[in-house]
Amino acid sequence: MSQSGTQPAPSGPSLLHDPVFNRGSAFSSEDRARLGLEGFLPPTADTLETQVARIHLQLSILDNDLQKYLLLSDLQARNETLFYAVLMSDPAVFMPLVYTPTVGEACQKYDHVLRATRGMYLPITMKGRLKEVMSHWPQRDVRFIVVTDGERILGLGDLGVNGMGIPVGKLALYSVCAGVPPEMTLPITLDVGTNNGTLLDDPLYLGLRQNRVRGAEYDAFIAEFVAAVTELFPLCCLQWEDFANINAVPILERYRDQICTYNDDIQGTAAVAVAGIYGALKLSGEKLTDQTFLFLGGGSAATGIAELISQAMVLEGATIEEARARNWLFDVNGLMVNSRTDIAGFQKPFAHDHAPVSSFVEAIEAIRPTGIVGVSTVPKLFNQAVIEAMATINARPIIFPYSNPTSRSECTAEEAYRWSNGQAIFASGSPFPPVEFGGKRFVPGQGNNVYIFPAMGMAVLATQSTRVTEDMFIVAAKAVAEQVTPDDLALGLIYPPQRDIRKASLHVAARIAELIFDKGLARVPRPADIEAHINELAYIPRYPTI
Ligand SMILES: NC(=O)C1=CN([C@@H]2O[C@H](COP(=O)(O)OP(=O)(O)OC[C@H]3O[C@@H](n4cnc5c(N)ncnc54)[C@H](OP(=O)(O)O)[C@@H]3O)[C@@H](O)[C@H]2O)C=CC1
Ligand SMILES: CC(=O)C(=O)O
Ligand SMILES: [Mg+2]
Repeated sequence: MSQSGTQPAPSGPSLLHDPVFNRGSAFSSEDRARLGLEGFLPPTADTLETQVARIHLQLSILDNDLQKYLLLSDLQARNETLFYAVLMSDPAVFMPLVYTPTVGEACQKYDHVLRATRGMYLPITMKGRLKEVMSHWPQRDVRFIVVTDGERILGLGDLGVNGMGIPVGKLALYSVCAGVPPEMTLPITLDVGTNNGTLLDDPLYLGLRQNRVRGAEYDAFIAEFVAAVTELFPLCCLQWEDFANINAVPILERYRDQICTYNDDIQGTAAVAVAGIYGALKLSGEKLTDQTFLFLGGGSAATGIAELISQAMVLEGATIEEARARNWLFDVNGLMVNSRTDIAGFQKPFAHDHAPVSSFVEAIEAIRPTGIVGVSTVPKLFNQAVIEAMATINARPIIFPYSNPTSRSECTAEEAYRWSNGQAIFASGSPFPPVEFGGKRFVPGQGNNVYIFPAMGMAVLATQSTRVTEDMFIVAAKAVAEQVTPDDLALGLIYPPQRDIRKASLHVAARIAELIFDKGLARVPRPADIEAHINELAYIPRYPTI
């Protein structure tokens, strides 16, 4: 068990195997004498800073990112304080290792590279016993659960229980980016089987060896899980992550008005996209209500973004019908037009009257969007013809290939800048390095819900909010965008720089918290200074007193 925050600290050498209390070489000589550790450690006592420098060195001699991921994962299992100190020493360097893109490769190989386990695995074979099993978790005050059933892990598809890397990585970023105390977080994977034949045939696969359970039995399992969470952890916010849209959409609809919950792929992604659009409009000088968006993909992320853009347009004077009419979806079967018979209920608001169009470039020529958003899971579909078409129609085309990980990105930053002759306003789901083009340096932004979910978490923690509402995501989007400086914009950067993500997230958290208090959703009194209150709550990696 790797998270033991409510347990009394062990003593003697077993302390060195408790990730919460372990300080490794940083135990002072006095503490070593007091705690029965003399003789178990090399004689010189380190500082946390020296330990961080040692991990930097260890990482620098590894030549591939999966190895670095594993080193950091082992560190998290051994010494949590040092793990967070390392990640927070340079978030821009470490986020791509514990999160997208590397976490994608780690999930694909999770059963092969497994070391210490983390979080809870709840197979459907435990149906009827979920509360009892979850009550074994040692922490009583769990405030955030990120839960997946592994069916749509990034753009990599059904990875079964191997998807656990996602809840683990997202929750680490709650702490790194917005200071949510790690002991309040719990990653969970629900195992309802997998339809991934390669995994089912792999002797090393660790999940249930059966196809996915669907329908009433699945829904009952989810209902039992939600009931267990609310009974065991009454202040917990439940974040649904990387479910396939057939489950993600109805689960959110079922629970959003009942408990404190949200779906990051639908709502968090929507907020980061709207933030990016606000940033882009600062560059182009245009109005939101004059924009038209064409999405490649018509799933959870596309419909979530399209709806929040529509809500944001309504705030600027459009009717909801006018706003939705400016958001178009294009999926495997072409442009979503009303005459199609395969359109799901959640896609209907964005299916419009138009003749069928089967090529994306032709759809661009017909719709004349000001921005395209790639949430298709398919790499390279923003090809040269697509980018050139956008650059012909728009002086500053918005190009957002949002699919993760990098191997699924609809285009690279370099391609977008080159094919648009430097006109593109670009952001991608996974990070790309700066690009030199036409004598200019462009710094691509990362349009990723990591700018939203940690901040949402801190806002909920600071207020004990009863709900997560749609307007909280609009406020979050504005709070991200308002931090983009003229210097950032001059580089083409439409999100706050990642090196400053903690500062940015705490600001976003304060803005969301204000709204929570204004709307009467908080369960704690309103502090005089919300930003200061949030800063006081924010976790800082320091060795706990023993
Ligand atoms: N940047 C960020 O912060 C985030 C990025 N994402 C990324 O977005 C992607 C999609 O996620 P999500 O919406 O939840 O997944 P979904 O599975 O719900 O949606 C994918 C959509 O893409 C469509 N699609 C598949 N192949 C093609 C194709 N060749 N051409 C056009 N459309 C296609 C699918 O159609 P059909 O269903 O008919 O197959 C479906 O509508 C993932 O890669 C994910 O990593 C998601 C959340 C956050
Ligand atoms: C970022 C994210 O949530 C996804 O790609 O699914
Ligand atoms: Mg996700």
